[in-house]
Amino acid sequence: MLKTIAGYLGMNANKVLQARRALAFIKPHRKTISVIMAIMLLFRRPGAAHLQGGVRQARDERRTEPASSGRRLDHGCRRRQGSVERIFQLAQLEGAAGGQLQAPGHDYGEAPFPAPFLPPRRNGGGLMTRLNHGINGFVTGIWDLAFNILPGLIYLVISVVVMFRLDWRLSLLVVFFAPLPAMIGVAASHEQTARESALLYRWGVVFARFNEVLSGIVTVKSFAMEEAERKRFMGDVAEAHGIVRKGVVTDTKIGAAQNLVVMLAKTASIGFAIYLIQRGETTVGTLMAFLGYQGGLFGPVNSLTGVYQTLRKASISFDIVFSILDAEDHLQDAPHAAPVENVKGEVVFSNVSFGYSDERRVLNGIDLHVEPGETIAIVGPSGSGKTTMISLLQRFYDPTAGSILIDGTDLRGLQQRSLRQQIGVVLQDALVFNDTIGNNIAYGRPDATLEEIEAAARAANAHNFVSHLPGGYDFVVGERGCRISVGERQRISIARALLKNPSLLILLVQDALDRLIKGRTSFIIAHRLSTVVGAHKILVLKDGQIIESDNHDSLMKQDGYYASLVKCQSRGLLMAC
Ligand SMILES: Nc1ncnc2c1ncn2[C@@H]1O[C@H](COP(=O)(O)OP(=O)(O)OP(=O)(O)O)[C@@H](O)[C@H]1O
Repeated sequence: MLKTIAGYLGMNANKVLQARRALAFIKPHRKTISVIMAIMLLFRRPGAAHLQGGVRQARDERRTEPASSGRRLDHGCRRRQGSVERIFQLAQLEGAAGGQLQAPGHDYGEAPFPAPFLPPRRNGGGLMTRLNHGINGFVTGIWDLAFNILPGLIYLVISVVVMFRLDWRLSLLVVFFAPLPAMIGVAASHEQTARESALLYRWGVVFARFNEVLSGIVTVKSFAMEEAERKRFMGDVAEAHGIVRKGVVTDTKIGAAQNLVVMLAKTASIGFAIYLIQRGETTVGTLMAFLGYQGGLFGPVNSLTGVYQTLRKASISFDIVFSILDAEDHLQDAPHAAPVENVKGEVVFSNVSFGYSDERRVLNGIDLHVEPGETIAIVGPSGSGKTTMISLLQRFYDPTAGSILIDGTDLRGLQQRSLRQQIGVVLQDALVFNDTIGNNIAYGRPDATLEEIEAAARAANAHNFVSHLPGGYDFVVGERGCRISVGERQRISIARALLKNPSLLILLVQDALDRLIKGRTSFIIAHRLSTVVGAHKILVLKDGQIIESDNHDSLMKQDGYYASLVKCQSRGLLMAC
């Protein structure tokens, strides 16, 4: 049935599939929706009863009252129905359908986020704009589908029946005009859909840049680029507004054409009615009543046309929402993936190769054996593949060739979520949320007690500064931790990693805390020599290959690339050489 309807609406197989997936979101709420639809129909019943009363009144009293009172009642019903719709829309449907899309526990929501320290493929601001718009359009589409089509059809039928009961000849004339506004609306919907798409793309671009500028405001200010960015933003917004303005003009023309048809229908029916009155075949009262109910025909026709247009726009939202959900879904757990428990910490890279695209390999034949509790430092020039190795270890990507094993099990046979629960990550640019220090430390373990949080903070040398802050662990750090220093942010992220008590540790920091790495298999990408010297093994990566691998003393004795790095900068940063 869906296919047949879709065929009439000019939708292809992909759109049908999307519609099916969209309907799956409202399926769990079908009972609530049915109840609300019944309530809405109930609210409108007085209007329908009034229609019949109006017919009698017109015939018996031959007065002009019903038209205006019909409009009054209809307005009252609309108001009541509007409030029911609104309450439901706000309280239920947005929360349900939108919430389902956003809920982390939902199938689609479980998709992994992109690797945190790899450049994301899409800018967050643009993505959020598209997603937000997509979900709104999605909910509006589902809303229209559920609540406007059926009532629209019912009131269309009622209006036609009432009009034919008033005068079948006048009705035939009006019915001739009735499809015209709908045809105009359908013809216009193609341009409206294209416009919606263009507008969405534009806003995506605007907010992607806006997001970048806001998060990099220090760089913008230090290069005195505020004015240039402001101009750029205003230019982009003006471009988007240009599309909106053009759209308003087009929509106004379309509305005017539809109104013209309604006016023509009215004029034609008045002319024809005057002719019939002169011949004594109808009355003035019938004509007045008829004109009132004529609106009851064109109203539903217009609203059904509106539904069609909304659905076409919603199909763009479906495109956006599903493309985002599907894009995030690329690394699924294998059907029989095992949970990761009691990790000892043995890590093996076996002939691992990887490339972000087919054209270029970033890692080539990496072999590595790490015993539980060992500390591995990875050094090498910028772009040599250090971060990529770490991303593969967290299974943000799968190797193109070879395999990575933890305690003898291939990562592809493990549940991703439980794998990441065993891995603690401390980044150079630590991410803290606009929340209390306590909540930030407990991020990976929301069930942690205050005592545990404090113990972790003490171990990370954070307790001292936290206790001097107003409110201590209840101090809110501001957006991206703007109310505390970079070093303090890093201490919080170290405390967070300690509280999680992971079996594997990944550190991308200047200094690795001995307390943190002790007894854990640790991977360090550090730019400071002092951090690297104590490692059990130092991997030297160059052009995606391990060219040297040993401890500091042995590598120095070999007098190879690592030794040249150290000599080049015995006191400074390794990567500067
Ligand atoms: N998401 C990505 N998509 C495409 N290419 C990428 C992506 N991330 C990294 N690369 C490329 O892969 C190569 C290795 O990058 P990687 O980040 O692993 O290097 P790195 O050794 O950690 O560098 P650095 O020390 O500068 O952080 C680089 O040439 C980089 O341009």
